Amino acid sequence: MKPSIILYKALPDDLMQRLESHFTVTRVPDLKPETVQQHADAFANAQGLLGSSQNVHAPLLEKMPQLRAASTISVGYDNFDVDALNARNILLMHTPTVLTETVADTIMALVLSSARRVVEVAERVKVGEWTSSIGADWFGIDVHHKTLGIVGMGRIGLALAQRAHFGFGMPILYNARRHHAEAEERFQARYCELETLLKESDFVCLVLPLTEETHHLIGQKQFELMKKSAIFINAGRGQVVDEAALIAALQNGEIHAAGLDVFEKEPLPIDSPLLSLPNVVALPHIGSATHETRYNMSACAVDNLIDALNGKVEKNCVNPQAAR
Ligand SMILES: NC(=O)C1=CN([C@@H]2O[C@H](COP(=O)(O)OP(=O)(O)OC[C@H]3O[C@@H](n4cnc5c(N)ncnc54)[C@H](OP(=O)(O)O)[C@@H]3O)[C@@H](O)[C@H]2O)C=CC1
Ligand SMILES: O=CC(=O)O
Repeated sequence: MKPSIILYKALPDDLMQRLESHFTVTRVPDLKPETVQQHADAFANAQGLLGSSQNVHAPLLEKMPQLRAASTISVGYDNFDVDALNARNILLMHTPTVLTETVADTIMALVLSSARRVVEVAERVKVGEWTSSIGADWFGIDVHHKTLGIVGMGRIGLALAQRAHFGFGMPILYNARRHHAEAEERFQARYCELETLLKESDFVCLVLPLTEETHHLIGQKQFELMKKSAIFINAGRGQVVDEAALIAALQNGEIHAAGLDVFEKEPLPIDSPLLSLPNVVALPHIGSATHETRYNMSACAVDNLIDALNGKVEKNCVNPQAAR
Protein backbone atom coordinates (compact mmCIF):
# COMPACT_ATOMS: atom_id res chain seq x y z
CA MET A 1 0.00 0.00 0.00
CA LYS A 2 1.23 3.48 -0.85
CA PRO A 3 2.05 5.74 2.13
CA SER A 4 -0.44 8.56 2.77
CA ILE A 5 0.65 12.18 2.68
CA ILE A 6 -0.87 15.63 3.18
CA LEU A 7 -0.26 18.24 0.45
CA TYR A 8 -0.94 21.86 1.42
CA LYS A 9 0.23 23.66 -1.73
CA ALA A 10 -0.91 23.46 -5.34
CA LEU A 11 1.51 21.63 -7.65
CA PRO A 12 1.86 21.59 -11.46
CA ASP A 13 0.02 18.62 -13.05
CA ASP A 14 3.13 16.58 -13.91
CA LEU A 15 4.48 16.88 -10.36
CA MET A 16 1.08 15.99 -8.95
CA GLN A 17 1.14 12.83 -11.06
CA ARG A 18 4.62 12.00 -9.84
CA LEU A 19 3.53 12.50 -6.25
CA GLU A 20 0.41 10.37 -6.72
CA SER A 21 2.44 7.55 -8.26
CA HIS A 22 4.26 7.22 -4.93
CA PHE A 23 1.67 8.28 -2.36
CA THR A 24 -2.02 8.48 -1.52
CA VAL A 25 -2.40 12.26 -1.45
CA THR A 26 -4.90 14.32 0.55
CA ARG A 27 -4.89 17.91 -0.71
CA VAL A 28 -5.80 20.57 1.87
CA PRO A 29 -5.80 24.38 1.51
CA ASP A 30 -3.74 25.07 4.65
CA LEU A 31 -2.73 23.70 8.03
CA LYS A 32 -5.16 25.71 10.16
CA PRO A 33 -6.71 23.84 13.14
CA GLU A 34 -10.15 23.85 11.48
CA THR A 35 -8.69 22.27 8.33
CA VAL A 36 -6.91 19.63 10.39
CA GLN A 37 -10.14 18.88 12.23
CA GLN A 38 -12.06 18.59 8.97
CA HIS A 39 -9.52 16.06 7.60
CA ALA A 40 -8.72 14.44 10.95
CA ASP A 41 -8.37 10.88 9.57
CA ALA A 42 -6.05 11.95 6.75
CA PHE A 43 -3.82 13.87 9.19
CA ALA A 44 -3.89 10.96 11.65
CA ASN A 45 -2.67 8.53 8.96
CA ALA A 46 -0.23 10.79 7.07
CA GLN A 47 3.41 9.71 6.93
CA GLY A 48 4.45 12.73 4.86
CA LEU A 49 3.72 16.45 4.68
CA LEU A 50 4.46 18.68 1.68
CA GLY A 51 3.88 22.40 1.16
CA SER A 52 5.12 25.84 2.16
CA SER A 53 4.51 29.04 4.13
CA GLN A 54 2.61 27.49 7.06
CA ASN A 55 3.71 26.93 10.64
CA VAL A 56 4.44 23.36 11.64
CA HIS A 57 4.63 23.28 15.41
CA ALA A 58 3.99 20.78 18.22
CA PRO A 59 0.16 21.07 18.32
CA LEU A 60 -0.05 20.12 14.61
CA LEU A 61 2.45 17.28 15.05
CA GLU A 62 0.26 15.85 17.83
CA LYS A 63 -2.47 15.38 15.23
CA MET A 64 -0.04 13.48 12.97
CA PRO A 65 1.20 10.50 15.01
CA GLN A 66 2.39 8.60 11.89
CA LEU A 67 4.40 11.48 10.40
CA ARG A 68 7.91 10.46 9.25
CA ALA A 69 8.95 13.32 6.95
CA ALA A 70 8.03 16.92 6.14
CA SER A 71 9.15 18.56 2.91
CA THR A 72 9.02 22.34 2.58
CA ILE A 73 9.03 24.15 -0.77
CA SER A 74 11.53 26.72 0.50
CA VAL A 75 15.10 26.91 1.70
CA GLY A 76 14.16 28.73 4.93
CA TYR A 77 12.60 26.51 7.58
CA ASP A 78 12.10 28.93 10.48
CA ASN A 79 8.37 28.10 10.42
CA PHE A 80 9.11 24.54 11.58
CA ASP A 81 9.68 23.54 15.18
CA VAL A 82 12.81 21.51 14.46
CA ASP A 83 13.21 20.43 18.10
CA ALA A 84 9.71 18.98 18.08
CA LEU A 85 10.48 17.18 14.79
CA ASN A 86 13.74 15.81 16.19
CA ALA A 87 12.01 14.59 19.35
CA ARG A 88 9.85 12.37 17.11
CA ASN A 89 12.60 11.53 14.56
CA ILE A 90 10.65 13.27 11.81
CA LEU A 91 12.87 14.28 8.88
CA LEU A 92 12.71 17.82 7.52
CA MET A 93 13.65 18.38 3.86
CA HIS A 94 14.12 21.78 2.15
CA THR A 95 15.06 23.21 -1.26
CA PRO A 96 18.45 24.96 -1.15
CA THR A 97 20.49 25.61 -4.33
CA VAL A 98 17.62 25.50 -6.90
CA LEU A 99 16.58 29.04 -5.93
CA THR A 100 19.96 30.60 -5.16
CA GLU A 101 20.61 32.40 -8.46
CA THR A 102 17.05 33.71 -8.75
CA VAL A 103 17.08 35.15 -5.23
CA ALA A 104 20.44 36.82 -5.91
CA ASP A 105 18.87 38.40 -9.02
CA THR A 106 16.01 39.73 -6.88
CA ILE A 107 18.45 41.25 -4.41
CA MET A 108 20.34 43.00 -7.23
CA ALA A 109 16.96 44.29 -8.44
CA LEU A 110 16.34 45.73 -4.96
CA VAL A 111 19.79 47.32 -4.88
CA LEU A 112 19.32 48.91 -8.30
CA SER A 113 15.71 49.97 -7.87
CA SER A 114 16.25 51.58 -4.47
CA ALA A 115 19.44 53.38 -5.53
CA ARG A 116 18.06 54.58 -8.86
CA ARG A 117 14.53 55.15 -7.52
CA VAL A 118 13.14 53.01 -10.35
CA VAL A 119 9.71 52.35 -8.83
CA GLU A 120 9.21 55.92 -7.63
CA VAL A 121 10.14 57.67 -10.88
CA ALA A 122 8.26 55.14 -13.03
CA GLU A 123 5.15 56.02 -10.99
CA ARG A 124 5.79 59.72 -11.60
CA VAL A 125 5.90 59.05 -15.35
CA LYS A 126 2.61 57.13 -15.17
CA VAL A 127 0.80 59.96 -13.39
CA GLY A 128 1.95 62.49 -15.99
CA GLU A 129 4.65 64.30 -14.01
CA TRP A 130 7.27 63.94 -16.79
CA THR A 131 6.45 67.16 -18.53
CA SER A 132 9.95 68.53 -19.20
CA SER A 133 13.56 67.40 -19.04
CA ILE A 134 14.06 65.96 -15.53
CA GLY A 135 16.00 67.80 -12.82
CA ALA A 136 18.06 66.72 -9.84
CA ASP A 137 14.95 65.92 -7.83
CA TRP A 138 14.58 62.80 -10.04
CA PHE A 139 18.22 61.67 -9.71
CA GLY A 140 19.33 58.54 -7.91
CA ILE A 141 22.74 57.43 -6.69
CA ASP A 142 25.33 55.20 -8.34
CA VAL A 143 25.56 51.50 -7.59
CA HIS A 144 28.71 50.54 -9.49
CA HIS A 145 31.95 50.66 -7.49
CA LYS A 146 30.11 51.39 -4.22
CA THR A 147 30.88 49.19 -1.20
CA LEU A 148 28.46 46.31 -0.68
CA GLY A 149 28.16 44.78 2.80
CA ILE A 150 26.68 41.27 2.76
CA VAL A 151 25.47 39.86 6.08
CA GLY A 152 25.20 36.10 5.57
CA MET A 153 27.74 34.73 3.08
CA GLY A 154 25.93 31.44 2.39
CA ARG A 155 24.67 30.17 -0.95
CA ILE A 156 22.69 33.32 -1.79
CA GLY A 157 25.25 35.72 -0.30
CA LEU A 158 27.91 34.15 -2.52
CA ALA A 159 25.74 34.46 -5.66
CA LEU A 160 25.09 38.10 -4.77
CA ALA A 161 28.82 38.73 -4.30
CA GLN A 162 29.48 37.24 -7.74
CA ARG A 163 27.03 39.64 -9.38
CA ALA A 164 28.28 42.66 -7.46
CA HIS A 165 31.97 41.93 -8.05
CA PHE A 166 31.96 40.96 -11.72
CA GLY A 167 28.93 42.96 -12.85
CA PHE A 168 29.26 46.18 -10.88
CA GLY A 169 32.89 46.36 -9.70
CA MET A 170 31.73 46.67 -6.10
CA PRO A 171 34.18 46.13 -3.22
CA ILE A 172 32.57 43.58 -0.90
CA LEU A 173 32.58 43.37 2.89
CA TYR A 174 30.88 40.42 4.54
CA ASN A 175 29.93 39.01 7.88
CA ALA A 176 28.98 35.43 8.73
CA ARG A 177 29.73 33.04 11.56
CA ARG A 178 32.85 31.81 9.76
CA HIS A 179 35.21 32.95 7.04
CA HIS A 180 34.41 31.96 3.45
CA ALA A 181 37.56 31.31 1.40
CA GLU A 182 35.61 31.12 -1.90
CA ALA A 183 34.17 34.63 -1.42
CA GLU A 184 37.58 36.00 -0.49
CA GLU A 185 39.45 34.32 -3.34
CA ARG A 186 36.94 34.73 -6.19
CA PHE A 187 35.36 38.07 -5.29
CA GLN A 188 38.02 39.69 -3.05
CA ALA A 189 35.39 39.90 -0.31
CA ARG A 190 36.74 41.07 3.05
CA TYR A 191 35.47 39.51 6.28
CA CYS A 192 34.66 42.01 8.99
CA GLU A 193 32.78 42.33 12.25
CA LEU A 194 29.16 43.37 11.83
CA GLU A 195 29.83 46.80 13.36
CA THR A 196 32.61 47.54 10.85
CA LEU A 197 30.48 46.33 7.95
CA LEU A 198 27.60 48.60 9.00
CA LYS A 199 29.90 51.63 9.31
CA GLU A 200 31.73 51.16 6.01
CA SER A 201 29.09 49.88 3.56
CA ASP A 202 27.14 51.95 1.03
CA PHE A 203 24.67 49.08 0.69
CA VAL A 204 23.92 46.76 3.62
CA CYS A 205 22.31 43.53 2.39
CA LEU A 206 20.89 40.96 4.80
CA VAL A 207 20.70 37.38 3.52
CA LEU A 208 20.31 35.63 6.85
CA PRO A 209 18.09 32.83 8.11
CA LEU A 210 15.80 33.60 11.06
CA THR A 211 17.17 31.92 14.18
CA GLU A 212 17.30 32.75 17.89
CA GLU A 213 20.66 34.45 17.24
CA THR A 214 19.53 36.52 14.25
CA HIS A 215 16.14 37.66 15.60
CA HIS A 216 16.25 41.52 15.70
CA LEU A 217 19.97 41.45 14.92
CA ILE A 218 19.48 44.82 13.24
CA GLY A 219 17.83 47.51 15.37
CA GLN A 220 18.19 51.14 16.36
CA LYS A 221 21.87 50.85 17.40
CA GLN A 222 22.81 49.17 14.12
CA PHE A 223 20.96 51.76 12.00
CA GLU A 224 22.79 54.52 13.89
CA LEU A 225 26.09 52.93 12.89
CA MET A 226 25.24 53.00 9.17
CA LYS A 227 26.16 55.89 6.87
CA LYS A 228 23.39 58.46 6.39
CA SER A 229 23.76 57.70 2.67
CA ALA A 230 23.42 53.93 3.22
CA ILE A 231 20.79 51.84 1.47
CA PHE A 232 19.49 48.93 3.53
CA ILE A 233 18.31 45.72 1.82
CA ASN A 234 16.62 42.77 3.52
CA ALA A 235 15.91 39.59 1.57
CA GLY A 236 16.40 37.06 4.39
CA ARG A 237 13.58 37.16 6.92
CA GLY A 238 11.63 40.16 8.24
CA GLN A 239 12.09 39.29 11.91
CA VAL A 240 15.87 39.66 11.63
CA VAL A 241 15.16 43.41 11.65
CA ASP A 242 13.39 45.48 14.29
CA GLU A 243 10.95 47.00 11.79
CA ALA A 244 9.92 49.88 14.09
CA ALA A 245 13.61 50.87 14.31
CA LEU A 246 13.92 50.61 10.52
CA ILE A 247 10.92 52.89 10.02
CA ALA A 248 12.34 55.41 12.50
CA ALA A 249 15.77 55.30 10.80
CA LEU A 250 14.15 56.01 7.42
CA GLN A 251 11.90 58.76 8.80
CA ASN A 252 14.76 60.44 10.72
CA GLY A 253 17.19 60.32 7.81
CA GLU A 254 19.60 57.98 9.62
CA ILE A 255 19.74 55.93 6.43
CA HIS A 256 18.98 56.96 2.86
CA ALA A 257 16.61 54.26 1.59
CA ALA A 258 15.55 50.64 1.90
CA GLY A 259 14.74 47.76 -0.43
CA LEU A 260 12.72 45.06 1.29
CA ASP A 261 11.45 41.67 0.17
CA VAL A 262 10.56 40.42 3.66
CA PHE A 263 8.74 41.91 6.64
CA GLU A 264 8.01 41.18 10.28
CA LYS A 265 4.39 40.51 9.38
CA GLU A 266 3.50 39.16 5.92
CA PRO A 267 1.55 40.16 3.93
CA LEU A 268 2.71 43.65 4.92
CA PRO A 269 -0.30 45.42 6.51
CA ILE A 270 -1.67 48.14 4.26
CA ASP A 271 -1.29 50.72 7.08
CA SER A 272 2.44 50.04 7.50
CA PRO A 273 4.38 53.36 7.52
CA LEU A 274 6.83 51.68 5.13
CA LEU A 275 4.25 51.99 2.38
CA SER A 276 4.05 55.76 2.61
CA LEU A 277 7.81 56.33 2.48
CA PRO A 278 8.97 57.23 -1.06
CA ASN A 279 12.48 55.94 -0.30
CA VAL A 280 11.25 52.37 0.30
CA VAL A 281 10.93 49.67 -2.35
CA ALA A 282 8.64 47.00 -0.84
CA LEU A 283 8.26 43.66 -2.62
CA PRO A 284 5.82 40.87 -1.67
CA HIS A 285 8.43 38.21 -0.75
CA ILE A 286 9.26 37.39 -4.38
CA GLY A 287 12.89 36.33 -3.93
CA SER A 288 12.43 33.01 -5.73
CA ALA A 289 9.19 33.87 -7.55
CA THR A 290 9.88 33.07 -11.19
CA HIS A 291 7.98 30.37 -13.11
CA GLU A 292 11.16 28.37 -13.66
CA THR A 293 12.47 28.51 -10.12
CA ARG A 294 9.14 27.90 -8.40
CA TYR A 295 8.68 24.83 -10.63
CA ASN A 296 12.17 23.60 -9.78
CA MET A 297 11.55 24.14 -6.06
CA SER A 298 8.32 22.14 -6.20
CA ALA A 299 10.03 19.34 -8.16
CA CYS A 300 12.88 19.31 -5.66
CA ALA A 301 10.42 19.16 -2.72
CA VAL A 302 8.51 16.25 -4.31
CA ASP A 303 11.75 14.31 -4.86
CA ASN A 304 12.87 15.20 -1.33
CA LEU A 305 9.72 13.66 0.15
CA ILE A 306 10.10 10.51 -1.94
CA ASP A 307 13.74 10.25 -0.82
CA ALA A 308 12.96 10.93 2.83
CA LEU A 309 10.20 8.34 3.05
CA ASN A 310 12.66 5.87 1.49
CA GLY A 311 15.25 6.73 4.12
CA LYS A 312 17.52 8.68 1.73
CA VAL A 313 18.82 11.80 3.48
CA GLU A 314 22.14 12.48 1.71
CA LYS A 315 20.95 15.81 0.33
CA ASN A 316 18.51 18.58 1.26
CA CYS A 317 17.86 17.22 4.74
CA VAL A 318 17.87 19.71 7.62
CA ASN A 319 18.09 17.05 10.33
CA PRO A 320 19.68 13.85 8.91
CA GLN A 321 20.39 12.74 12.47
CA ALA A 322 16.66 12.11 12.82
CA ALA A 323 16.86 9.27 10.28
CA ARG A 324 15.82 6.06 12.00
N1 LIG B 1 13.30 36.57 0.11
C1 LIG B 1 13.14 35.32 -0.31
O1 LIG B 1 12.24 34.99 -1.08
C2 LIG B 1 14.10 34.27 0.14
C3 LIG B 1 14.70 34.36 1.38
N2 LIG B 1 15.59 33.40 1.77
C4 LIG B 1 16.23 33.52 3.08
O2 LIG B 1 17.63 33.57 2.88
C5 LIG B 1 18.24 32.74 3.86
C6 LIG B 1 19.62 32.32 3.41
O3 LIG B 1 19.54 31.35 2.39
P1 LIG B 1 20.88 30.59 1.91
O4 LIG B 1 21.89 31.56 1.48
O5 LIG B 1 20.46 29.52 0.98
O6 LIG B 1 21.32 29.95 3.31
P2 LIG B 1 22.75 29.49 3.78
O7 LIG B 1 22.52 28.58 4.94
O8 LIG B 1 23.56 29.00 2.64
O9 LIG B 1 23.44 30.85 4.31
C7 LIG B 1 23.11 31.46 5.50
C8 LIG B 1 24.23 32.40 5.90
O10 LIG B 1 23.82 33.08 7.10
C9 LIG B 1 24.91 33.05 7.99
N3 LIG B 1 24.46 33.15 9.38
C10 LIG B 1 23.61 32.35 10.05
N4 LIG B 1 23.47 32.76 11.33
C11 LIG B 1 24.27 33.85 11.45
C12 LIG B 1 24.58 34.72 12.52
N5 LIG B 1 24.03 34.55 13.74
N6 LIG B 1 25.45 35.74 12.30
C13 LIG B 1 26.02 35.90 11.07
N7 LIG B 1 25.76 35.10 10.02
C14 LIG B 1 24.91 34.09 10.21
C15 LIG B 1 25.60 31.74 7.73
O11 LIG B 1 26.88 31.83 8.28
P3 LIG B 1 27.99 30.67 8.10
O12 LIG B 1 28.29 30.66 6.63
O13 LIG B 1 29.13 31.17 8.90
O14 LIG B 1 27.35 29.41 8.58
C16 LIG B 1 25.53 31.69 6.22
O15 LIG B 1 26.61 32.40 5.67
C17 LIG B 1 17.23 31.61 4.06
O16 LIG B 1 17.40 30.97 5.31
C18 LIG B 1 15.90 32.34 3.97
O17 LIG B 1 15.51 32.79 5.24
C19 LIG B 1 15.90 32.36 0.96
C20 LIG B 1 15.32 32.22 -0.26
C21 LIG B 1 14.35 33.15 -0.76
O1 LIG C 1 11.74 32.66 1.49
C1 LIG C 1 11.84 31.74 0.77
C2 LIG C 1 12.59 30.56 1.06
O2 LIG C 1 12.72 29.71 0.15
O3 LIG C 1 13.06 30.41 2.19
